[in-house]
Amino acid sequence: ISTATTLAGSNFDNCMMNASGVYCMDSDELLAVENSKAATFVTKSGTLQPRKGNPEPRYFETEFGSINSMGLPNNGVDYYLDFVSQDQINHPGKTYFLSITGFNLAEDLELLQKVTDSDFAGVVELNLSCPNVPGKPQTGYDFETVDAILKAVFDVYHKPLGVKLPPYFDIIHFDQMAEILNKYPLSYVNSINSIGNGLYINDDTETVVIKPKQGFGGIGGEYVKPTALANVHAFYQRLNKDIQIIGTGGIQTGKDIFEHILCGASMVQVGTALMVEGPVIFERLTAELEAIMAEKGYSSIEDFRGKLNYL
Ligand SMILES: CC(C)(C)CCc1c(C(=O)O)[nH]c(=O)[nH]c1=O
Repeated sequence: ISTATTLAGSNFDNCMMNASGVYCMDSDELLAVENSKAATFVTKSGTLQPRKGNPEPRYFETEFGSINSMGLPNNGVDYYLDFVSQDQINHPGKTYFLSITGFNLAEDLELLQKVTDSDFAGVVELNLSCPNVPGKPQTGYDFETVDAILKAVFDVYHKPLGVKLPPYFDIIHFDQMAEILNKYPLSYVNSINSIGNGLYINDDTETVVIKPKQGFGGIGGEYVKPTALANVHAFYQRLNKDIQIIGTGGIQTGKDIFEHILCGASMVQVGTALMVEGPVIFERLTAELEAIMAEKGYSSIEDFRGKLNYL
């Protein structure tokens, strides 16, 4: 039995990794994921300059998941490029993911130029949940802007690149986004980012639990699995088959990974549960997924990937 996968032209000896933003802020965290059973890692979304992010508390775990308004704290793209370029030397042939996010198109292109000028030989993940011009929704919900960004990006960048997408909730939005995404030579789409602007309340103190944005924040964990699975499958149904899918959202067990793969995912990313359990989680997840595959008589994830049945 193998949980190996191929994504963005690279082979991975299993199909699981961290989600950007979790266990990927600095070299200690990235090395912890590197030295775990995860197949690879993705960095925290790097920006042109380092960022402190929002005031704390900015992350909170609840019974069914998490809420965060981190505000994009990160060490800057140069830090992550230096780290991964060195890591590639220590692990020749291994493929890593670098997440980036600009605050406008010019910044996205400047970030990609830095990647081009570096020794980075992995896969770029462009975070489209990034903020947009004031008065407009996040980029991932501004379809014309997504189209313009991808056109400009693929005019200048010709190495493996995927996009991290926010969740969509309307079938027409799946149709409209897929129509745009299918125009471009994307290696993959990664669905989903956190469900934006949720609110969690401490009933005893009658207070929100995070400081930024009057307590509003992105929701992750068990709360989001149905939405994550729907987004993975909706894009699997609609995208050219050469655009693969990374499934992110609500993964706590091997069963959750099995469901993401059944919906069409070629790789999965773990966020909230990784934050809770630490990188050792990848040992449990691997064992659980392999047990399910053995029980069902599958020897590889391609035996069941995308093969969700309808009634
Ligand atoms: C929400 C943004 C700050 C615009 C992007 C970074 C990000 C954050 C964050 O750094 O607050 N949290 C998430 O759950 N997803 C993200 O993509």
